[in-house]
Amino acid sequence: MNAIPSAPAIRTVHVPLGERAYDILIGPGLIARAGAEIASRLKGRKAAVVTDENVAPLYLKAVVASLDEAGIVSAEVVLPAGEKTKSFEHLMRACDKVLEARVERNDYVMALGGGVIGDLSGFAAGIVRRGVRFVQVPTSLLSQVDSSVGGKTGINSRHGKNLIGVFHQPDLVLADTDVLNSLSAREFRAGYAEIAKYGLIDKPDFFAWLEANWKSVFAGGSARIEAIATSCQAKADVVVADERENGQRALLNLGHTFGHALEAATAYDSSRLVHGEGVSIGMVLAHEFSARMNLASPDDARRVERHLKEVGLPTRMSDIPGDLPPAESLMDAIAQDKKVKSGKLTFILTRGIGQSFVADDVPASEVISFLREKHP
Ligand SMILES: NC(=O)c1ccc[n+]([C@@H]2O[C@H](COP(=O)([O-])OP(=O)(O)OC[C@H]3O[C@@H](n4cnc5c(N)ncnc54)[C@H](O)[C@@H]3O)[C@@H](O)[C@H]2O)c1
Ligand SMILES: O=C(O)C(=O)C[C@@H](O)[C@H](O)[C@H](O)COP(=O)(O)O
Ligand SMILES: [Zn+2]
Repeated sequence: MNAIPSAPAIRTVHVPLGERAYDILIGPGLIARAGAEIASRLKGRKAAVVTDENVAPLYLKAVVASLDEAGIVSAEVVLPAGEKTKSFEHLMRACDKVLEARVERNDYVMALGGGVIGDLSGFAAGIVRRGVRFVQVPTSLLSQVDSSVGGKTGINSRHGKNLIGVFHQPDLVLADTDVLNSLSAREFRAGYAEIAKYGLIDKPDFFAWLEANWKSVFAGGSARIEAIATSCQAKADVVVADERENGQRALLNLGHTFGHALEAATAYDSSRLVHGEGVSIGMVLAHEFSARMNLASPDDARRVERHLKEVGLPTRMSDIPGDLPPAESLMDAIAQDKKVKSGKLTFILTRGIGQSFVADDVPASEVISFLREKHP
């Protein structure tokens, strides 16, 4: 095995989950070092690299070369890009390829791509041979700050978003920040929505920092790496305290109950709405709904909307191109949310910027009236 070349400035966030503990490495040049990093930490010498049709021409060759150099044999699975790939059809394809490549339990599936590839291939890793090892190489901003961390994996169902899946933690996350240079401006903004989410959950100072420094985060360099590392640390802290979402992990769902309903309402059509955009609109709705319930000041909702709008994110249902189904259909999607308990709705609401909380038993009548007001 080759020695690991000298490391550039790499940030490490450790996720202390006992026997499922792992590191998140963040910084430039990690794709070229992927094989060496993996070989020095994991036993397996075989990998199935799952990626999508946009990412493959950009980074697959470099990843395979780096694995090869470290003595790791790899097979490639290239799936179509976009949310519609989170389906049984593509899950079966990925599982089949992993088995065909004779990936054993100590070998691993590698996700090279955004959250779609991460969620789908993590699910495949969780169920093939009842669990093989899993390495995340997230390539979108959203996947670097959120989906590659925490072990939620899955696919969508005709009944709703992420309704089929398992918890399966990665063994290593390699977030190469250089690859963000090829991401579209729209996808970069979508990932930024999940960064802002951490400030809105319980880090008001981080939200204020983002308001002041977002242009530097978008420009790249140290502010961007700082925002990614802060986000990963924030997510790791929540996941370690409640790995399987029995309580406070649900805070990471801020904006998602509305957002997921909107994604389902647009039939997961990326030309109309992508996940981070749904979260942006959902976070504004969650703040407005909290104000309507007299829990927070309407000024907070206005402040959230001002910032998300400033960076170029959609903040209103009317920002979504095309028609949306009526409020009653959105309610049907909300009723399928995984946080529903004994038929009662759970929402992440807020008392102000950075003061989110898990609200069980939110009256459906209030939600439907609110949705009718917002989407007459
Ligand atoms: N598991 C979790 O905890 C978690 C958290 C947040 C989101 N998610 C899921 O993640 C998905 C959204 O992830 P996403 O926003 O990364 O979407 P995505 O995977 O569809 O990636 C966005 C687009 O960017 C392209 N792309 C990715 N990296 C690129 C790069 N470096 N250069 C050029 N193009 C690149 C992709 O091909 C795709 O077209 C949703 O399905 C969402 O439900 C999961
Ligand atoms: O990791 C979590 O927990 C999250 O809620 C992170 C979210 O950003 C992510 O979109 C997640 O997939 C939503 O989870 P779900 O359980 O509502 O499907
Ligand atoms: Zn999300």
